[in-house]
Amino acid sequence: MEANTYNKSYISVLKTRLRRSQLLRMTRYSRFLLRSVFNTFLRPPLVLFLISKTGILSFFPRHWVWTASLYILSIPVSEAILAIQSSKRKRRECKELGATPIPKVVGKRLGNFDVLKELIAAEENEYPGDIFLRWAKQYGPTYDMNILWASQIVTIDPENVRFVLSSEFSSFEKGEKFHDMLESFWGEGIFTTDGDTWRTHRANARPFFAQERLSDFAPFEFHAQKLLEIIDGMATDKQSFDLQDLFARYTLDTATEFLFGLSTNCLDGVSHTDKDAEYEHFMKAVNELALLSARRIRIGSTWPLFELTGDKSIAPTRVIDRFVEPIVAKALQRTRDSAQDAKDSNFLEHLAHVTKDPKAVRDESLNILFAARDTTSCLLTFTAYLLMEHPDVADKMHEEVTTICGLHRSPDSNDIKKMKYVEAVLNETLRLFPPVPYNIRRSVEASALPSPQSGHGRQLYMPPRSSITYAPILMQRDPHYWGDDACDFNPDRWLSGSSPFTHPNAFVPFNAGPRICLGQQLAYIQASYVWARILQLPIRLTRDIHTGVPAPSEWKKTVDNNSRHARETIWPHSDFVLRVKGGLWVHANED
Ligand code: HEM
Repeated sequence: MEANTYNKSYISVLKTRLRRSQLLRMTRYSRFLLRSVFNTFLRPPLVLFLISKTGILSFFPRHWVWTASLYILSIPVSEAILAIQSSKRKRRECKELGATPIPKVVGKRLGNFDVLKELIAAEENEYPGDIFLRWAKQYGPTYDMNILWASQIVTIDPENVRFVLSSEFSSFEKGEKFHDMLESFWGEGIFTTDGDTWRTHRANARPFFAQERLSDFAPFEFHAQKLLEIIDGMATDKQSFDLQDLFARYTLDTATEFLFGLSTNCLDGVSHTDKDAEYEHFMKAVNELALLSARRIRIGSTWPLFELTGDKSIAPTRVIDRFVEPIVAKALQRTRDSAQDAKDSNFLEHLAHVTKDPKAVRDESLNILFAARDTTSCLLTFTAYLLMEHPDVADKMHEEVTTICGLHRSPDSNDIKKMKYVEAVLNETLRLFPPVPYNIRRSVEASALPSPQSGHGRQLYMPPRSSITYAPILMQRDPHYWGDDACDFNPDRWLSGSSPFTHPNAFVPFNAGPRICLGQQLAYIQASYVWARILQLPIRLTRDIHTGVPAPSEWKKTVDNNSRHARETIWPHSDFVLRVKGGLWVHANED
C-alpha cells in the first residue's frame, strides 16, 4: 500500500513537471513568434515613426499613400541595412583570421529561394546526398548554400569535419534552435543539450555502456527467438514480408527491455495484427516522432509557423509517456527502497541512482531509446539488402558463424569477438549506408576551417552562429579516401591489415570527438548477434522485387558506373535515418 503511494507521487511529480515544461515551451514559442513579428514587421515602421517626429522627413508629401508606402518600404530597407552590416562584420572577421570566404552557391532567385526549393525536392526525389555532391563538384568540398541570406555551410571534407567535431569541439554546438525543435518530446537529454548540461548527461549515462555490462545477451536472445520464429513461419507459408518492419520491431523490443526493463513486445504484433494493441500505438508514436523531428530539422527555426494549429508532437508524446510514466516511477521507487549500492538491472534504475527527478530520468532514457532504435534497425536492414545482393558474402558469413557457434548454440561475447568477417560486413554496410547520412552543428564564434579549398592557399572563414552540415554518406564513398572501388561492397577491404581509408574522419558513422556515439559497441554486438542467429537458420533470404518501391529507372542509366545508382535495386531514402523506401520485402526460402 505504501509502495503504491510512492508510485503515485512519482507519477504525479512527473506529470506536473511535463505539464510545466509544456507551458514553458508554449511561452517560448509565443515569445519567438512575437519577437520575430516585432523585429521584422513592427520595429522598422516604429523607428521610421520616431524619425518622422524629428522633422527630417518633412520634405515628403503629406499624403496617406506616401506615408503608407514609406512604412511598408521601411521593412525591406531595414532588412537590407542589417544584411549589409552583417556582411561588413563578416568581411572584417575573415580578414582578421587571414581566411578566405567560403564559396557561395549561386541561385537564380532572390535569397537563393530556388536553392531551398531544390534542396527540399531533392530530399524526396533524388538519391541521398546527390544534391550536396553536385554543388561540391561545382564549388569545392566546402560551400555555403546561403539560403535566405543566412550562411548554411556544407562540407564533405574530413579535415573540416575533424575540426568541427574534435579539435574545435567547444566552438561548435547543437545549438538552441536544435534543442527547441526537439525538446517538446525528447525533453532535456544527452541528445538535445550542449555545454555543462550535456556533460552531466554524458557522465551519468556512460557507466551503463561499460564493456562488462554488454555481455548479458539474454534480452537479445529472447526477442531474437521471436524474430526467428516469424521468419521460419513466413518460410513455411511461402509468404513475403517486410524485413525492415521486422527489424524496427525487434530493435524497439530489445531497446525498451534494455533501457526500461520492460519490453514493448512489438514483434508479437506481426502474427496477431491487433491494431489496437498498446505496442502498435507505441510503435506508431515513435515513428511519428522520428518523422516529425526530421521535418522540423529540415524546416529550421521557423518550424512553429508550420504547426500553428498546435504542437504536432503532443499526441504521440502522450502515448509514449503513458507507457514510460509508470516504469519511471517504479524504477525510482525500487532504488529508493533498496540499498544505495544495489545492482541496477536496467538503464532507468541506473539513472534513478544518479537523480531522483522523474522528468530527468524520463527524458534521458527516451533520448537513448530514440538514438538506439532507428539506427540499429537501419544497420540490420541495409546489411540484409547487401547480403541478398551478394550471396557469396552471405555464404562466407554463414561459414564463419557456424564454425564458431555451430548451427544451434547462441553466441556469447567471446564468440562475437572472434567473428571478424561479420564485423567487416557491418563496417562495410555502415560505410555505404550510414544510418545517420547527414549531421549538423552550429558555430558559436567565427573561426577558420583548416582545409583550404583547391586553388586557394588559405583556410575558409566560418561565420559565427551559422550551421554546418557534414555528410558521412558522401565522405564514406569518396574515391579520394577509399580508392577507385569506393562504391563497391567489399567487406575484405576491412581485413587486409592496413587501414582501408586515408583520412581518419573519412569513416564517421558513429560521429567522432567528445560526442561520439555511446552505444557503438552495443550496436556492433547486437547486429552481430542477430545476424549470427539468422544465418544459423536453414533458410535463405531473397528479395521480393514485386513489392515495395523500386529504385527509379533513370538511376540505371547513370553515366557514372562507379556510383551506387546503377546497381541499387532499392530506393534508399533519408528522413531521420536512412531507410528503404516502401520497405525491404523478402522471401524466406528453406535451404
Ligand atoms: C548502428 C547503430 C548506431 C549508429 C549508426 C549510431 C550513430 C550515432 C551518431 C551519428 C551519433 C551522433 C549524433 C549527434 O551528435 O549528432 C550518436 C549519438 C549517440 N548514440 Fe548512437 N548510434 C547507433 C546506436 C546506438 C545505440 C544502440 C545506442 C544506445 C543504446 C546509442 C546511443 C547514443 C547516444 C547516447 C548518443 C549521444 C552521444 C552524445 O551526444 O554525447 N547509439 N549515435
